[in-house]
Amino acid sequence: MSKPAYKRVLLKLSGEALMGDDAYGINRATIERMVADIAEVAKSGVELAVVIGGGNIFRGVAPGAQGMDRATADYMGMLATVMNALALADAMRHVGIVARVMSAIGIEQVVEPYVRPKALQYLEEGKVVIFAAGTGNPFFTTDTAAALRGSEIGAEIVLKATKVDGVYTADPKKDPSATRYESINFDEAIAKHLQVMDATAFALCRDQKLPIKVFSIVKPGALMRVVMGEDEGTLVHV
Ligand SMILES: Nc1ncnc2c1ncn2[C@@H]1O[C@H](COP(=O)(O)OP(=O)(O)O)[C@@H](O)[C@H]1O
Ligand SMILES: O=c1ccn([C@@H]2O[C@H](COP(=O)(O)OP(=O)(O)O)[C@@H](O)[C@H]2O)c(=O)[nH]1
Repeated sequence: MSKPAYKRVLLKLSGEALMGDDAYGINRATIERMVADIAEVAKSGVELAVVIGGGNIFRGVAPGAQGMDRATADYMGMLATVMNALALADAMRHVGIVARVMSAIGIEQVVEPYVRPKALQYLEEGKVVIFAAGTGNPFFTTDTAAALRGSEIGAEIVLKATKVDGVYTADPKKDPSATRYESINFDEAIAKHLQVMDATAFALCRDQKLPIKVFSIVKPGALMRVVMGEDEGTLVHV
């Protein structure tokens, strides 16, 4: 059997993807399917850290947050990612994966705080580390948290699992004539305002020379193909 292309990766899981076809919240079948994909990767020996989003529960820029102080709404968004992280860790436990949740904001009775050396230790022990609460700061996104934690743990690549199967010339949900890039460099992605990730996340990855692979979370087997270095999704590179 061929070997994985990476030793350590940072997987960004969209919060919204956890909804499946539901209107909000966590869809059981969806989370189980995602965890089955993750289990395959974990068993291949790749060290895996996960940043989970929160858009399925709360988004700081959502209509429900209208009129709210932005920072307050963002803290609610970060707390939503903690709920998703707990659900994800629990679903992992069911299939025999040992996972540890680490939070960027202090809520010690619920999850342990993020401490970088501890996270590195868990990864070396073969545990999956789930980073919750984004960067711990309002006005940021979990994509930026993925870029930040990916850089901190020395991941070779950020794998962004999302609703679309790559980076397109325009938002494919709005423009059906948009075409997918096989690869694109950071400067071009930023200059063209491609919204698949926010500019802060792109810029941090660019400066750290940390490539990003954007691929579909709903396509069966896509995560494993990405990890094996096969042709899948879009590579964003320096
Ligand atoms: N140029 C683009 N290429 C691909 N997707 C894009 C592009 N511009 C906007 N998008 C949209 O970005 C979305 C992914 O970003 P985001 O909503 O932050 O997802 P996530 O919940 O995975 O973090 C896609 O569902 C897609 O509709
Ligand atoms: O470092 C962070 C990460 C997240 N958030 C808040 O948490 C919400 C959920 O995160 P995100 O939208 O990135 O999740 P996803 O798109 O993956 O579902 C965001 O809208 C923000 O309100 C934040 O304030 N700081």
